[in-house]
Amino acid sequence: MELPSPFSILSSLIFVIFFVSLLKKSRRKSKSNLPPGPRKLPLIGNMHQVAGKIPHLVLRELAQECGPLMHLQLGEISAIVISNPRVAKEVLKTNDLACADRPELILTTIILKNCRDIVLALYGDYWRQMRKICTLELLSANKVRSFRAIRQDETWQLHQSIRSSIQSGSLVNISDLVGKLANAITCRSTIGEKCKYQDELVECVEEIAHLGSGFFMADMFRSIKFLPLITGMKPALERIRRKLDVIFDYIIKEHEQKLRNRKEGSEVVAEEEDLVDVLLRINQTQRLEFPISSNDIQGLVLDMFTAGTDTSSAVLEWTMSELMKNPKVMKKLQAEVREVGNGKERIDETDIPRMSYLKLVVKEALRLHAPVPLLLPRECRKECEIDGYTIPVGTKVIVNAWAIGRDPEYWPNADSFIPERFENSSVDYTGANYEFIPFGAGRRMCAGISFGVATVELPLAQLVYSFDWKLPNEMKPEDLDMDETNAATSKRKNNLLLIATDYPIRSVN
Ligand code: HEM
Repeated sequence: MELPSPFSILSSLIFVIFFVSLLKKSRRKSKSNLPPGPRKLPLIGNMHQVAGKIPHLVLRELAQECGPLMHLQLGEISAIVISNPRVAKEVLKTNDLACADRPELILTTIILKNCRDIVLALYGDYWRQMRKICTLELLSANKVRSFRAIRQDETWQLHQSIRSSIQSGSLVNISDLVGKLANAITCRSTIGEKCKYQDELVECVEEIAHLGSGFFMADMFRSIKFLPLITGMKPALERIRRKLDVIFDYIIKEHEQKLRNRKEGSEVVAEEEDLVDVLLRINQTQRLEFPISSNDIQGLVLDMFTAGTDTSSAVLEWTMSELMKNPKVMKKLQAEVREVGNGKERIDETDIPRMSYLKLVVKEALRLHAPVPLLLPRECRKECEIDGYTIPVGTKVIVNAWAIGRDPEYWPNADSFIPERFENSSVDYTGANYEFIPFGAGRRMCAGISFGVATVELPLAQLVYSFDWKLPNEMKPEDLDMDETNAATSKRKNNLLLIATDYPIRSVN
């Protein structure tokens, strides 16, 4: 009798393993009770419906057909998408703990290879410790207040740039200016007054924000190990990683030197401490369960930049766009700010609490233009029941905060910019009202709300206080485009270019 060759034994074995795993998969499938979703193609699932499109827009369209809780297969990633406040509450409140992880991305594995952060960290003891440090120290109300002088100074520099545009007769590029403002405020608050690598760091952060959307092919087929290489994602991320090593080596050494130079026992002046100083001090003076290494400081600083700059500048950009489209709202806002400012040259942050309409305007802009339209993705760490469906461990959870903010069942005239809708209403963005979640909700909600809102309110007040604004080329308000970029942060596709004129500031009383 002829014995089978090793090759035929091996191929039979592979066939058996393949068959058994298919059988297992189909058994698992037949038991699964996943929500409905659009029809899936073999292998790619629903990727063709999302690829190349603006995710929050296309996901809302799909949800209109499939329902507020739908299942998508994005290559190898099984995901659920939540598109209304009722289901959002089930995820972010009832099942908050079960859905508190973040999915691992190619970006995380390369950029955060040697360090830990908060934004993308898995739920666990380290994340809990760092979140506590954020709440009590880094991003506490006191710490945010201590950066007031930085915000006022940068707002005044913004004012000066606009004045020089007026003098040279050129258009004001609002998009560009508010981007620079948010970067400068974050840079000075986080790593200090003068950092010789500021521009390089901002560049790296922009690339990271782009590659971190999670909608890249390499992230959807994690088992194909060579994909990140042939798509160019891995080399791009490794290049950024190398640049960051040089930048952070300099930043940390400079801060450690500053800490050593401080006289022992001398009191810490909050206004003089940037966030890296705070982290080094905490590490030195408190007995932390998980000491923060200088590598971890990289992760945290990157968080502040990626989470805090584009988001705040996007709110400013969209708010100014909406004000240009809604001249009556602009007039009402200017009247309020000019009354409170009452003839002085600069708006002070202490004036802001008296500007109640300004606060409504910012809220309305956040409702219509959630800067992180799909929040940050979560991942199911424990099987859970949502809206009667069983969501398995490992499922990616996407909450369409943008669609929720425009849900016509909850918001009359949902697509119109009407700040008055928030007047005498207790609805707020602090995570208790699931129809309005631009900062998310639950355990993983934004840790920098006060920082973000402070970065928006003062510059906005100064912009509408000192200047009157017009669209260029006799453009009518209704003709201003509101097209968006295809990125994790929703920004204008086209820069907002405006004509500014000096407003003759005078005392109202
Ligand atoms: C208007 C500006 C901002 C908006 C709209 C915003 C929005 C968000 C959103 C939607 C999330 C994810 C929430 C979730 O997954 O449920 C988030 C997370 C986060 N944000 Fe913000 N953010 C802003 C400004 C900032 C600033 C200025 C900082 C810090 C300087 C910051 C720090 C963080 C951190 C650390 C997280 C991660 C929280 C965690 O995973 O535990 N954010 N932000």
